[in-house]
Amino acid sequence: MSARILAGRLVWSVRVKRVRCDNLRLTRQNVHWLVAGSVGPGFVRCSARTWVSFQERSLRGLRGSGFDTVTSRSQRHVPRVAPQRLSALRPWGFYLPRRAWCASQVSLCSYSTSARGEENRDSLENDGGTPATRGRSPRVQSEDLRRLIELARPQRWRLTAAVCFLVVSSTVTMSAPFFLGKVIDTIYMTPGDNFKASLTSLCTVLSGVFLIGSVANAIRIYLIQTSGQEIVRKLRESLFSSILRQELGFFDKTRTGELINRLSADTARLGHSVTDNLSDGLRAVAQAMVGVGMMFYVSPGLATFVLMVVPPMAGLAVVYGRYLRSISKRTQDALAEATQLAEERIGNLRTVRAFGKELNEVVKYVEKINYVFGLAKKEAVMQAGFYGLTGLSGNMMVLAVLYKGGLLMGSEHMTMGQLSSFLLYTFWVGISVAGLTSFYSELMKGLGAGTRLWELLDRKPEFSLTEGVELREDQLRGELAFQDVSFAYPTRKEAPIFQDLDLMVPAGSVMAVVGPSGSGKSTLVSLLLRLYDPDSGIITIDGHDVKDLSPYWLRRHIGTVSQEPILFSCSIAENIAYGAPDPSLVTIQEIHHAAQMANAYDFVQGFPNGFDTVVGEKGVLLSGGQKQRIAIARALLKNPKILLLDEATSALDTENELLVQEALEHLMQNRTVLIIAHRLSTIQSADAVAVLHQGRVVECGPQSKLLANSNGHFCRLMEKQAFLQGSQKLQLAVKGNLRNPGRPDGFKGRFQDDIARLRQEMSRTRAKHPGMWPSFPRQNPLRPVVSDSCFHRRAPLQDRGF
Ligand SMILES: Nc1ncnc2c1ncn2[C@@H]1O[C@H](COP(=O)(O)OP(=O)(O)OP(=O)(O)O)[C@@H](O)[C@H]1O
Repeated sequence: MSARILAGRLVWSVRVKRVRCDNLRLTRQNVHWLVAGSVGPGFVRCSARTWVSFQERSLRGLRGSGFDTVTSRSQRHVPRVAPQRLSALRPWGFYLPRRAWCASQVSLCSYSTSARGEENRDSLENDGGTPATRGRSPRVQSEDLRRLIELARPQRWRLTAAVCFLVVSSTVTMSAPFFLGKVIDTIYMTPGDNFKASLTSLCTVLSGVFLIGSVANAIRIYLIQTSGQEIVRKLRESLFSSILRQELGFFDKTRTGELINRLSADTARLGHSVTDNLSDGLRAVAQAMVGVGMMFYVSPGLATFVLMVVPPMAGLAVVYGRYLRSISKRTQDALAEATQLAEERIGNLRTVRAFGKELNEVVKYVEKINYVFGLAKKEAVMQAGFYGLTGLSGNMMVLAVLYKGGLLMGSEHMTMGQLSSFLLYTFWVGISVAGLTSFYSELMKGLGAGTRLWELLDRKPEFSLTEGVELREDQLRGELAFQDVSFAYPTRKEAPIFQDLDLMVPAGSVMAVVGPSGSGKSTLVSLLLRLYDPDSGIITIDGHDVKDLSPYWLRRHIGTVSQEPILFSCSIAENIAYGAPDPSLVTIQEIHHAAQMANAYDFVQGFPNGFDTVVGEKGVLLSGGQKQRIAIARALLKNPKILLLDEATSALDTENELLVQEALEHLMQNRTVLIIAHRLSTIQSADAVAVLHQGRVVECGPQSKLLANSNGHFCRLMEKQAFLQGSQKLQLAVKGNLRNPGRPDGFKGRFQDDIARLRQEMSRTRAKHPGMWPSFPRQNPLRPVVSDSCFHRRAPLQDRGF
């Protein structure tokens, strides 16, 4: 096939088939695949690996890479089944539609190692620093410029109309000096009889023309402003959606304040760059060109003399613009850091206040804004120098016009009106050149802000939220299994949480997970919800790898109540309804019912606004226990097949805990429940208990069986807990006793028996597990309990019967 035909097919692939190569690097390899893909229809036999990788990876990569047209058709050929079962299902081998296969190769080539999405993933995750952008030269990059223009594409008709009105208003503006010159010449040169009539008609025509010019200008401004706002709206929408689609690991590394800054300030700056600024820039270009043309028309000699100053000024503007772009990016980054700090500290003001750290926080914030100020000062120095120079050159130009023009008038080569016109054109050209430099600097600022926005917009989440298998409701039984799962958080890869963890939760059973603090109990919940993916091993629901299931579907069928439930700043009713797939369809009766089941109904009704009470930011206007009960009601309303309770009743008092426990037990029927538990009372209702220790499940089975093994982890854990609870009770008893010293029965108050019993119990436990104590934070667990605050202010212990 000749090179021309190949090239033609390549263009056909890329253009006619609407295969946009936005993010694609046209390496020789990619071109090869593209050309091969355009050879014709048919299927290509491929290895199972390619087939699976096409299914798992390329579709994700392709979706963003612009090959949607090709893949959406070919996707139908790819049944979504677990990779392990592929060979059995496809004994005839693996085939892919030729174009899809070639496109997948292109995608893999361009996305596997050097993909922009992954590059961005890496770069964005480096705190504030983006290797991709940090090393970037501040020179205008055509790619960024192209994207900036691409941003304005949807508004092209509005902007075109705006440009038309711009042409009208600029024509009027630029014709003004010429006609004003004519007016002056009419005043000076027209003989007395015709003078008034000529002047009146000229001024009337000019007024009409000026009116048209100003109307055109008003319409231009309206069109530009609305287009700008629309672009900013779209940009914010895409950015917000891109941020929300990112996996949780991204948020572990990226700071909220920074994202908010991108969403508000950077988008506004970028929008401004492509609308108001572009319009002003176009007007400046048009006016400068017309002005220069008119200057040559009026007096070519004078124009050549005056315009000699323009090339050096243009060079200066370019240098200035480049500097501005780089400093603008640094300022935006620094500002984002300051916003992040302010946002976090204001959001956690109670903690700041409780520790009395207001002044420290102010100092930290001042440090950040001082840095911003330092950058702004540098910018101001450059700006002052640049505008000083442009001002000087403008004035010198006017002076040169007057000087040279005066000489030309003296030698009668120029009339008064011509010199006036020329002078006005010089002013206009000066203003336009200043406008052009400002346009250039604003454009550079926009590009600086854009660099980070493109990174965020381009960043591909590790997995899509909607792609994947959705089981039918009646297919879902709720059997959970962790098989050889190893996992470390992306931010702490060196500290594995799980190593070859195995856990099986039969459908419809209640499994309690216990273990020391930090052993990874809550992490199990995160993995099940697919907030993170395990590094190796698989997690299945009814035998389906959660990676094959649609995360959106998965989370719809799992209800969670976490340790620290977060409520949104809206009414209690809205917070409860949030659990339902479509909150707008939830009736008030359903909300009330859920609240009753979660034992929240009474306290909510006690509020003056009942279920319409607004809970404040993160539910700050409610107590911990109240928040938790609202969160339980929210989970109840979701009515999920799988329930994950992360110490869900931890913030409730004993009475409420019993009531909620009862409600939960009722709810737990016919569901699979995983309870992350810390206390004996929480796991009473569990069918089985799994004990986590050093990244593995070391024991699993019914409570009675685990308790039978007195040297087992569970038994030791429970005894430890009982011991600690005992010591707590002992502390309370001792305090109680001390508060009743004046009782008629003397010091042997009503708590004395309790104290003796508890001390005996604790001694027994201690004797039984002598090896257990070194693992306690303090050698003698009794010390912190009974020695500190209670007694120091009073008589020695032995005087009190100890
Ligand atoms: N997002 C995260 N990034 C990095 N490390 C994390 C993250 N979340 C938790 N960890 C770490 O993972 C380990 C397990 O945490 P996890 O919250 O699962 O423990 P836990 O058993 O539920 O603890 P507790 O009983 O105290 O709630 C801890 O060492 C914790 O510091």
